[in-house]
Amino acid sequence: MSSPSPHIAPFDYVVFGGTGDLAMRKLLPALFHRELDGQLPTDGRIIAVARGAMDEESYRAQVRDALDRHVGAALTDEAWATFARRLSYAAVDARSGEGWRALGATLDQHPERVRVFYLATAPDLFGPISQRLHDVGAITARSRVVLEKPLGHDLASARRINDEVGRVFTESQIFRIDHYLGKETVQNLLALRFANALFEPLWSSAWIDHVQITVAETVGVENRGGYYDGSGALRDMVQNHLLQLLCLVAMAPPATLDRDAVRDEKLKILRALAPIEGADVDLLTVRGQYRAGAIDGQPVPGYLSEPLVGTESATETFVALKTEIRDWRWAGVPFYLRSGKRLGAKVSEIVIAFKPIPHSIFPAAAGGVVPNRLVVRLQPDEHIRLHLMTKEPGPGGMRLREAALNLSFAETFKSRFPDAYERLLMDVVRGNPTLFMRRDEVEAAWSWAEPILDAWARDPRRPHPYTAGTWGPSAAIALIERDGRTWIDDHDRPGG
Ligand SMILES: NC(=O)C1=CN([C@@H]2O[C@H](COP(=O)(O)OP(=O)(O)OC[C@H]3O[C@@H](n4cnc5c(N)ncnc54)[C@H](OP(=O)(O)O)[C@@H]3O)[C@@H](O)[C@H]2O)C=CC1
Ligand SMILES: O=C1O[C@H](COP(=O)(O)O)[C@@H](O)[C@H](O)[C@H]1O
Repeated sequence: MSSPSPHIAPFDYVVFGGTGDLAMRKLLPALFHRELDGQLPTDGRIIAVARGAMDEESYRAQVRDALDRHVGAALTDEAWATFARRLSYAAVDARSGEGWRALGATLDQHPERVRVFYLATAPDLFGPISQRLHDVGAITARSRVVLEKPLGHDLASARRINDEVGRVFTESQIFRIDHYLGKETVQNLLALRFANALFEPLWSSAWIDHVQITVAETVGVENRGGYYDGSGALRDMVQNHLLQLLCLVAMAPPATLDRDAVRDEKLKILRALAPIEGADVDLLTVRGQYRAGAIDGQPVPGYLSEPLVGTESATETFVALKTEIRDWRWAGVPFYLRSGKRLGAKVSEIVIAFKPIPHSIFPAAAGGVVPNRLVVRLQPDEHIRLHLMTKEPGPGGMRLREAALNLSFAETFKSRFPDAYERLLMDVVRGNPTLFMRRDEVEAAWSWAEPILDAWARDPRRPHPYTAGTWGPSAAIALIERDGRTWIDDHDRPGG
């Protein structure tokens, strides 16, 4: 085990949906890694909650199996023995009264501890679970509740859930998670922008031509077709993760790293986003749906053949759009966003494309001067690259070539990159909501996304088809090429 990280108070972590995919794939492995790092206090229990009847030993066996798959070699018998002692299981039905008294009694054993209620269930259970927790007297001053995304399906349902949860928890107790904010490289955006003097003077329409944000996945909808088919890429990825990335790129420098200083600045950006509505939806957005194709040389089925997906479904698995921020800093700078499943590579990248030089002193024979760009690779092969023009070495005149200053995180830091959930789960115990979304942010994001969703719902045309393993429909290329620009796929370049 490595050296302990900052102190974490004794806690009871109650995971509703503790047998589900998210708990097994992400939450329990994240807690286990914190165990390995010696960060969890001896007095820390993890209480999984779901409806199924199950004894503690069977639950532990399920978790062990999940850790085998998702943690790998780090799962030693010694570490597992320590972790397993923390685990218990409670059969509770969020909708009926079943199991609540027993859960309340378990929590009453340690009223002084920080209590985290992590709601890894469908969002329509957030209100009922909160109310039941209140009714059994489980909510103490040191309690917090974590709400998984999606927070609702639209603005009205998000407001309803926020109201329901807000009836029994104060806003400072509510942690709306967006796991992208816990990614190391996303937090690094804050360091890049606000711990370096270099970029801020250039960070505006005076020097930046446009911004691209790409979050591409090779996976399909896997076993989540039931959820995804009612959701689609705009709700699943853009309304939350991509807009949060856009906010971190575009926000003004907050005065401090304080919870509200950062969130206030993000909110200003969300509220300044140019609405996309009416005829603009057709002009500024593209939705796609994958057809059968190949990923890494292996054939994969089309979206309509995925389990739990309607055979006629018009749900989009790909979105590309162009938006703008209406403020002094960004007026006239397009932000191009795209995200999709079954694309050519798993890559999340932000490209800041700078303007061309105003005047070239170099002869045509030197070769063209390509505008600079700053590429922040969020995953995989995390890095920050600043692409610059340089002189090609050697005699025989001036020949210009593009080359990159490359800050590779793996090479620079040589340490394991913790998963986003590791940081966020500990921030909840610490009571630090800076990297979580405030109610007004979530609602502002829905207000912006809703007119697009409404227009698509009214549109009888189907999403553009694209072959799995490609980069989305050709209409997405046209969207940016109409402006005389092109998607910059840094990962396609040598060393990219
Ligand atoms: N999986 C993922 O990668 C991600 C998931 N999310 C979100 O997290 C949430 C959970 O997702 P996921 O784990 O995939 O879903 P699953 O369907 O795999 O798990 C749902 C969990 O909730 C429990 N549950 C369902 N109904 C009740 C009830 N009435 N009372 C108590 N427990 C109940 C289930 O157990 P049982 O049936 O035994 O009650 C199960 O443990 C969803 O909102 C999802 O959108 C967000 C980001 C990523
Ligand atoms: O929230 C979600 O994110 C994942 C992608 O997350 P990543 O950390 O692997 O980039 C996405 O697959 C899923 O559909 C969505 O709900």
